[in-house]
Amino acid sequence: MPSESLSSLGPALRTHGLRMRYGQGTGLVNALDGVELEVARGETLAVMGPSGSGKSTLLHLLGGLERPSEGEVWLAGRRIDGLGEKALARLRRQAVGFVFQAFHLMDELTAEENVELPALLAGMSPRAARRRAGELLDRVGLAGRAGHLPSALSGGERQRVAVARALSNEPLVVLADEPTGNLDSAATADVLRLLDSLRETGQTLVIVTHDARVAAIADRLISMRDGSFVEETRLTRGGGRLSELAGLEG
Ligand SMILES: Nc1ncnc2c1ncn2[C@@H]1O[C@H](COP(=O)(O)OP(=O)(O)OP(=O)(O)O)[C@@H](O)[C@H]1O
Repeated sequence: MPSESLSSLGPALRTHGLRMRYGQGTGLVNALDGVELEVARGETLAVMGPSGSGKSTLLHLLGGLERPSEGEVWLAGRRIDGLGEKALARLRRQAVGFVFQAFHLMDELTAEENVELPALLAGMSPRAARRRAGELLDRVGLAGRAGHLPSALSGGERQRVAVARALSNEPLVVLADEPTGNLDSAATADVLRLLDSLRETGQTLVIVTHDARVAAIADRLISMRDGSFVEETRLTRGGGRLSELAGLEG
C-alpha cells in the first residue's frame, strides 16, 4: 500500500465496535468485546490486564496482523479491517513496527542484516537501508555488534536489535507486546529508555505489559478484562518516569 494513502491528520489509531471471536459453540471465546479506542499521534499508550484479557489480540488487530470478527480499525485515517492479506502486509511494511517479548530476530542474519530487512522491504535502496541500520544500531548502543548473529548477543542486546529493526521502516506506529518480559532490570531500563525516545520523533507507541514500571513511561494506561476496557488512567509526565527507570537499574 502506498504510504501516501495514509493521512497526516487525525489520530494515529482508532477502533470502533471492535470484536474478535475465536472458536465456536461451547469453545467460543470473545477475545475482544466491543473496543472503542483512539490513540493520538505521538502518544504512548500502555495496555495492562490479566492473562487472557485480550491485550495481544488488540495489538495484533491494530497492526493488521489479524482481521477482526466485527468492527473497525483505522490507521492514520485509513480503514484497514477489511483489507486483504497482501494489502495488510504492505501496510505493515510501510507504517508499523513490532517488538515482541521473544525478540523474533532471524537467527541466520547478523544484527545489521536484521535491522536492514524492514527498510529493504519498505522499498529503501540497499545503500540507504545499510546506512539506516548503522544509524539505528548506533542509537541502540550496538554499533560494535553489527556483525554478530543473534545467538552471540545477550537477551537485552537482542531486544535492542529488535527495537532498531522495528524502527527501520520509519513506522508511524510501534506496537510492543511485553517488550521487557524476558529481560533483567538493567536491560529493561535500556529498552524502556529507547521506547521512551520515540517521543522525540513523534512516533506513536502502544505497549502491552504486565509490568507497572513499563507502563510508567506511558501518557495513558488502559486496563482490560475479558475483552473490554475497564479503566483508563492518564499518567503525568515528568520526573516520575525517569526515577522509575533509575529505580530499575538500582
Ligand atoms: N488464535 C487463537 N485461537 C483461539 N483462541 C485465542 C487465539 N488467540 C487468542 N485466543 C484467546 O483469546 C483470549 C485473549 O487472548 P490474548 O492473547 O489477547 O490475551 P492477553 O491478554 O494478551 O494474554 P497474555 O497476558 O497471557 O498474553 C484468550 O482467552 C485466548 O485464549
